[in-house]
Amino acid sequence: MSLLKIDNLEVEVDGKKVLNKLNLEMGKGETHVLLGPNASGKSTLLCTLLGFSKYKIKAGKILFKDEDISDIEIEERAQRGIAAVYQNPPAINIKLSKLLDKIRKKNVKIEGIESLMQRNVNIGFSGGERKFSEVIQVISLDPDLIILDELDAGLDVENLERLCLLIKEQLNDKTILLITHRGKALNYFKPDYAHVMLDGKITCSSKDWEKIWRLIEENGYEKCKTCKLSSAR
Ligand SMILES: Nc1ncnc2c1ncn2[C@@H]1O[C@H](COP(=O)(O)OP(=O)(O)OP(=O)(O)O)[C@@H](O)[C@H]1O
Repeated sequence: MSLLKIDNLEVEVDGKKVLNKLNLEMGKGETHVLLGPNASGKSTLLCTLLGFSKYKIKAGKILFKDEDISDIEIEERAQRGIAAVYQNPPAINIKLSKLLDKIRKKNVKIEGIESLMQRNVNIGFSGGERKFSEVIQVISLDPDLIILDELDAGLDVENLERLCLLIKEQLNDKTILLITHRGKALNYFKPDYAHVMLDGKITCSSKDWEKIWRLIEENGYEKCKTCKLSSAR
């Protein structure tokens, strides 16, 4: 059963068409990775799924749990179970511990970040601290679909491993869309499907994420335009 189904989605941002006839289907409990060059539209897809008003759906639809959420407000989408770890999360004038008290549906404790709990969210946090703060919020929200936007950016090797293992342990049964430019996180997540996005649409999807990643590392994204690896679900 699919949790998320995106059909022929076309999205404009400030008058510019960024997503163009994009299709994506994610089954419940699956992990998918979205790969693609800079400016291909990955973050635009994330913002569209979350429901930011600037991202205007011009055609197509987004089905979540079999319901069309294309016209639903951002807060309602979060209520229905969509959450994200952002690449550049905003600073918020509230202590992390207080924020967790407000949103908590599920208890989670991460060793070694106790001092962060007493600080205002993302104010003066290091890149790594920000990621841990974001992930603890997402786990606390207990969503069904989690989008991890460049989870690995700004994390050292040990903290990337710590964070990936924490997500695997706490969000094991969830549906995860991982957006990344690096291979390291893929080894921890071992996605069920890999997708390549070029010019606002998904041009290649395969279960063989290792092969897709190897081809991208060897040839860059140019080769993806003519690659025959793609297989329909
Ligand atoms: N508000 C905006 N106005 C005009 N163009 C925009 C706007 N927001 C995004 N774009 C354009 O949409 C395209 C896709 O941007 P997006 O951030 O989604 O790419 P991305 O794949 O996430 O890139 P990266 O890997 O560099 O993070 C880019 O060309 C970007 O300049």
